[in-house]
Amino acid sequence: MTTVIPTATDAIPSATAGWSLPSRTPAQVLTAARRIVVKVGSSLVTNEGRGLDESAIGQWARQLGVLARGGREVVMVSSGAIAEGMKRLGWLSRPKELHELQAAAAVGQMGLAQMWETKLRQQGLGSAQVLLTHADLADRERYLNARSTLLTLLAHGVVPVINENDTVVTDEIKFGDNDTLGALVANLIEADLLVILTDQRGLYTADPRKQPDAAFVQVARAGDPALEAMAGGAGSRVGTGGMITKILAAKRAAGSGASTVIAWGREPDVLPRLVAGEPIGTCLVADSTKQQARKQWMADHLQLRGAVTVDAGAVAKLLHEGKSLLPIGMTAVDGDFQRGDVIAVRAPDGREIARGLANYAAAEARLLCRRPSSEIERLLGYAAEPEMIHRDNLVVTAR
Ligand SMILES: Nc1ncnc2c1ncn2[C@@H]1O[C@H](COP(=O)(O)OP(=O)(O)O)[C@@H](O)[C@H]1O
Ligand SMILES: N[C@@H](CCC(=O)OP(=O)(O)O)C(=O)O
Repeated sequence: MTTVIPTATDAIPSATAGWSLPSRTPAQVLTAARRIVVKVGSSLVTNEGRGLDESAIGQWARQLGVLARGGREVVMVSSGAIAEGMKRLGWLSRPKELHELQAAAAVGQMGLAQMWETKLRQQGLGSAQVLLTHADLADRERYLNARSTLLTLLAHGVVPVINENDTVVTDEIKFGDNDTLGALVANLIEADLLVILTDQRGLYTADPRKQPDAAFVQVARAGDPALEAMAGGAGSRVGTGGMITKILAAKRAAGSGASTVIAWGREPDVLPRLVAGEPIGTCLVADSTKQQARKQWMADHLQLRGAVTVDAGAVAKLLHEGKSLLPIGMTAVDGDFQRGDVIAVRAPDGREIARGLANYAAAEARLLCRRPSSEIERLLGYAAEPEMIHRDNLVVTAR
């Protein structure tokens, strides 16, 4: 193993270095994390391109097992398909042509998925391969479908192992790096924490490969612009994004209330120690909580595509019990919205009480008014979800 852990200067106080401290401490954020996305980079997964690092993958799988048995939901975003594919194809340098990169990814992904499956199974964990493209998350309907699938896997105790669907993406739709993909997945499933495991201890005030005396950043506010100036590009032969994509991923994850830790992937027991509250690596704390972030997101969607009116019973369930909106409580549907659009929920007197993402289009919702969820399949010919708006996708706007 050639990874060098730089002996950079110890952490320096943020006040003197120009970045601000967050309102919550890393320990508070880490111990409260229930749903966690862990991203591990190509250089670690493939031992800097030498081939899948079986023992390292085994170690992370073991740690995921500890987290899962402790009641945490875990999602793995694993890079390494292209690096492993190159190794299997005997290519010594990274090809420039997109179709060659895609071919390498197709070859490498086989081994990557197989290795994760084997190692997670040894921990008694089921696993599922999920390959995503940007288009899957940009399209509202596919976004909701991807979300439902991932949440269903988590509900069944299965660990989704995610990578970009490299073989079908084109330049325009590429996430480009799995740090961004990790953040988008954190947004998608409203994770509490994104852990980015890499070949450095975390963020330094400059790339430690170039400036060995750079200082270590222990904690900062996710999205603080001062961080972007410190972060450089990839350091290893096989990594793609470098530190800048990790900093931007933390900013993006914070958009849905998830904090981010950037840590060395070979730190012993890094994951269990983190969730026990130990401040390992760089902790980039999100300013707002998940609920605040969701509210903000809904508030930003000023253009409501429609509305449903609900009866007094449903008003009480939404306002006082934090429940989902079921079709049986709906009395009328206005507008022409699609699945995934933000719609208003109105009380019988017409007052808006909540907003949320519709699971069914307006035409379907009209058929579902006052009907029990058990009839959805008979009425529509299929059933996406039993709720019209799931409580996770709903914010109360009036009390
Ligand atoms: N400010 C910085 N602090 C730490 N690492 C940095 C910084 N700027 C650039 N880097 C580089 O980013 C690299 C990690 O990113 P990358 O090579 O893409 O890894 P991964 O495969 O884990 O995503 C480090 O090896 C380091 O050389
Ligand atoms: N989807 C690509 C990963 C690209 C990538 O972001 O790599 P890295 O910067 O090492 O996380 C692969 O599996 O090779």
